[in-house]
Amino acid sequence: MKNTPWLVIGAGAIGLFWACKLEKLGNKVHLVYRSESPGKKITLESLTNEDGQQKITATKHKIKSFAADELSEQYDNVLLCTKSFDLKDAFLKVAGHITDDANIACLCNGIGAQEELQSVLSDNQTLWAGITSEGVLKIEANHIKHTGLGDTYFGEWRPSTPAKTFPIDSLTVTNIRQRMIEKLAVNAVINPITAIFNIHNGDILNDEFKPLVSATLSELANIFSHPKFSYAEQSQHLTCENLKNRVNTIAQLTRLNRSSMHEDIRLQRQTENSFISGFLLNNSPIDLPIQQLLFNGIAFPEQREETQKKLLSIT
Ligand SMILES: NC(=O)C1=CN([C@@H]2O[C@H](COP(=O)(O)OP(=O)(O)OC[C@H]3O[C@@H](n4cnc5c(N)ncnc54)[C@H](OP(=O)(O)O)[C@@H]3O)[C@@H](O)[C@H]2O)C=CC1
Ligand SMILES: CC(C)(CO)C(=O)C(=O)O
Repeated sequence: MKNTPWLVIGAGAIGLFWACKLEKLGNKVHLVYRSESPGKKITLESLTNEDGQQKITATKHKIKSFAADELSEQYDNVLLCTKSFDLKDAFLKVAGHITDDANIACLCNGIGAQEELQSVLSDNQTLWAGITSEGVLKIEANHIKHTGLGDTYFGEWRPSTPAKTFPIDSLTVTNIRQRMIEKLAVNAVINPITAIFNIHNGDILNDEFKPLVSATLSELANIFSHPKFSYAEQSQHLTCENLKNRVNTIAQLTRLNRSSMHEDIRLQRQTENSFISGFLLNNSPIDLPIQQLLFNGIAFPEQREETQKKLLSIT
């Protein structure tokens, strides 16, 4: 592989964070923005864990930013950091600048956009699906804050033999689909409930929401154990108890945060609903009345009040 710069696409919270991180790892990085240029220097307020104490340090990173039509080089390593609904189009805007054997990685929530992206790649390009539990907030066009320490993993979307290694070796996993379905399960509970009821993540643990959360988890456990579910091989371990532990832990750890879907609804932005609840509804071999209500509560704002009542009447 040639030593060309990494191309990071999307100057949102995660894109800026990864542009800085890749630069810190010693790589040359070019960043593609859509509406607002972050300029030449990005400030990263990072969170580190030293001797059990979390510390914040601000660093400045020189990164070259481009609009897609300003690119002139060819790239071997690409990291797409858009929301799932923008993924394929964002790639297509720069596709002419990506080499025929490039590593193309993406880091978006939900499932479905990865296959859309795979469908426009050439046979020798490798798609690396990624997930991250880092928390990052964009404060200004050129300023981000690391709000939660987490992990990031990449795995081949279509596993090859012998298995390939991601350009950053330590981030490679062989079971990315399992990790993605685990993350999707958490997002399918916390995101729509917090967005529909306008509450912080920790509030879903309150007594008022216990019957709803419990019914949502049990419906999810039914899909995940169903032999005809398209991810059955990767989801058998997600029993009701296992899901409850995962959701409770994340809700507790992020109790004062707003979920990304809650924030999208609050700011009247497009949500990733179709790639979270929508993915489950489209791929489930059984009816999912609760997930359908959650999907509708997000997709149809005019039904939200009615949906809230229905969801709270679940026993
Ligand atoms: N932030 C976080 O802490 C976490 C985020 N995630 C996931 O990571 C993904 C990215 O999240 P986040 O960074 O917060 O989202 P943002 O909305 O902050 O950033 C997405 C960026 O992608 C840009 N974009 C969209 N289309 C294009 C395009 N064609 N060319 C160039 N840029 C484009 C958008 O540009 P524009 O400014 O024009 O809209 C926007 O700046 C999401 O799927 C999210 O769910 C996962 C875990 C944590
Ligand atoms: C884990 C969680 C729920 C944290 O807010 C998240 O991934 C999101 O908001 O999309």
